[in-house]
Amino acid sequence: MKLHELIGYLHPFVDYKGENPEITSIENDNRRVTPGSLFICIKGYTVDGHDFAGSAVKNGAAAVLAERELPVNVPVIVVKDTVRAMAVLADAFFGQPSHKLHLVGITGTNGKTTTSHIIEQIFKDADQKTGLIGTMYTKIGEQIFEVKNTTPESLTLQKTFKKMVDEQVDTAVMEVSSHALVYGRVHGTDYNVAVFTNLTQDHLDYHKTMEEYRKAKGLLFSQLGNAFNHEKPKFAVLNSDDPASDEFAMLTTAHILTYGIDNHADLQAINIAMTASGTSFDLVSPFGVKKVNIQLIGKFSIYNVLASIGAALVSGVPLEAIIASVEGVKGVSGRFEVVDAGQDFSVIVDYAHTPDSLENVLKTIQQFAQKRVYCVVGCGGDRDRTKRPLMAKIACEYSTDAVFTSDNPRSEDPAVIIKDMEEGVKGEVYTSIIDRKEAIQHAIKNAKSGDVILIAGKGHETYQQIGDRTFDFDDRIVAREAIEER
Ligand SMILES: CC(=O)N[C@H]1[C@@H](OP(=O)(O)OP(=O)(O)OC[C@H]2O[C@@H](n3ccc(=O)[nH]c3=O)[C@H](O)[C@@H]2O)O[C@H](CO)[C@@H](O)[C@@H]1O[C@H](C)C(=O)N[C@@H](C)C(=O)N[C@H](CCC(=O)O)C(=O)O
Ligand SMILES: Nc1ncnc2c1ncn2[C@@H]1O[C@H](COP(=O)(O)OP(=O)(O)OP(=O)(O)O)[C@@H](O)[C@H]1O
Ligand SMILES: N[C@H](CCC[C@H](N)C(=O)O)C(=O)O
Ligand SMILES: [Mg+2]
Repeated sequence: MKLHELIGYLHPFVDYKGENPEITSIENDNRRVTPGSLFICIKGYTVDGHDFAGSAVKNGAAAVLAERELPVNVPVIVVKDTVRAMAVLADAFFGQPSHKLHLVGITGTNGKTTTSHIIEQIFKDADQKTGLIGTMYTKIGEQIFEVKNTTPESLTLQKTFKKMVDEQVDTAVMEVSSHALVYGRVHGTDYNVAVFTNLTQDHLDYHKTMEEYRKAKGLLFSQLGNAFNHEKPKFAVLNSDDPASDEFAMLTTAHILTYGIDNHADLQAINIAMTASGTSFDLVSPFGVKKVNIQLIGKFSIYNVLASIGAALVSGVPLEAIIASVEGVKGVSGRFEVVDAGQDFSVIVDYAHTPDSLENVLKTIQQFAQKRVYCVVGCGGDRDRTKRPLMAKIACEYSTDAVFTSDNPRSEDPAVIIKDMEEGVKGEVYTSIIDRKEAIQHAIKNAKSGDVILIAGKGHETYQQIGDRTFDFDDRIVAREAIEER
């Protein structure tokens, strides 16, 4: 695409009439620039991309998009906000790929990864080629690509959509983090369905208040657009048991489908029966009442399944087929994953890293635990500090043996993180062991027949970040080895 055509997509007041080279790619990292690239300078949290413009030009950049004039010998187009402009250009350069996919976006504090995988399974079973973007990876069909963020920045995102279109993906499902919504990473993305899981405390280091956090999540719904697109109708799938849903309903002109357990909803689970190996419920739906037997446990799992049923239903998948698919779902890696090495006690690895998710998981365990419940848990460094005492309190309240340890301490002192946790449990009995491996070994050494050990916080993660180093660490492997050593 020629530079003039590309710039034509920007704000009409951006006045550029200079050279008109062919733009072969758009990059915001000088190290990825190749001859003919347009280099976009982004002021980041760590460094300022404007400082890399010279190097980008050396690598062959044909033009630079920046927030100020720069001393380089290729055209520099100046805009007020390069992050915003990047979303517009990425969408245009890759041919508006999100419009060519059936796209489901999921936001909420907990359950996004789980729900996205259940939805992916439903569409796969409906013989569609699927794409998935989220915390664990990006997936196109069965191909897996590593990711850094749950929701990538606009350039990577649109490039990924384009790849999905090229590979004939029918439906793509993606997690939309609150950070992404605030940073405009999904600006211009044309969703067909926006799903809300729930809103509870997390990320207050970034959003400061729950109100700001709620507003961030609401952006997914307000950005569903105001036009009634009768050929490609838009849908919001909302949790009727979460008070934030009323506000999100107001923010969108899309058709709304609600799901819930406690409050009346279009899709409501009633007569719930839970065992240690699964859950059954009656699904009240616009198409009558249907019996559903899932292999997942916990009330939170029912919410994830209901949200998934909703997203698939408004996408045109028949209800009977949807139910057959969700009944086949075995679970998602690192979410309530059982480690079974033949031991006579249960070990569960789960990604609960927020107060609400920890409480849900421990309450679920309480429903079938007959003896002691160990809870090995830590809190991530460089993240919301205010959730630390709350998570510690929940660990003590809903388990018999709380073991506080490190999660990913990142740049923080692990001992200080544990101190922050301990602030929430003054006068209670707990054990603190900084080394996560030792903490897991401690629980496993002490467990007796019939006990349950929950290892929370890192789920599918295969690493531990301490300082600026990343070590191999997988709760499931560490637990298995400790069991075998017993
Ligand atoms: C705070 C934050 O969101 N940071 C994101 C941001 O990084 P940054 O601002 O530090 O970027 P930077 O390193 O300063 O670079 C600025 C610019 O210079 C460029 N650069 C940089 C170095 C260089 O040598 N050359 C160069 O050109 C970079 O490409 C970039 O364009 O831009 C990066 C690239 O898009 C992101 O990967 C990074 O996410 C970091 C890893 C992060 O931890 N983000 C968290 C807070 C986050 O976004 N989490 C959410 C939610 C998680 C959940 O609850 O599920 C998520 O969606 O992941
Ligand atoms: N609907 C839910 N409500 C509350 N807690 C949930 C729900 N679903 C899952 N959880 C708990 O939250 C943990 C994380 O789930 P999941 O990875 O699906 O969430 P996420 O929203 O993708 O998280 P992240 O923001 O870190 O990517 C699970 O391991 C489980 O403990
Ligand atoms: N997406 C979440 C994941 C947290 C996982 C936990 N293991 C941690 O490192 O804090 C975050 O970045 O806050
Ligand atoms: Mg996730």
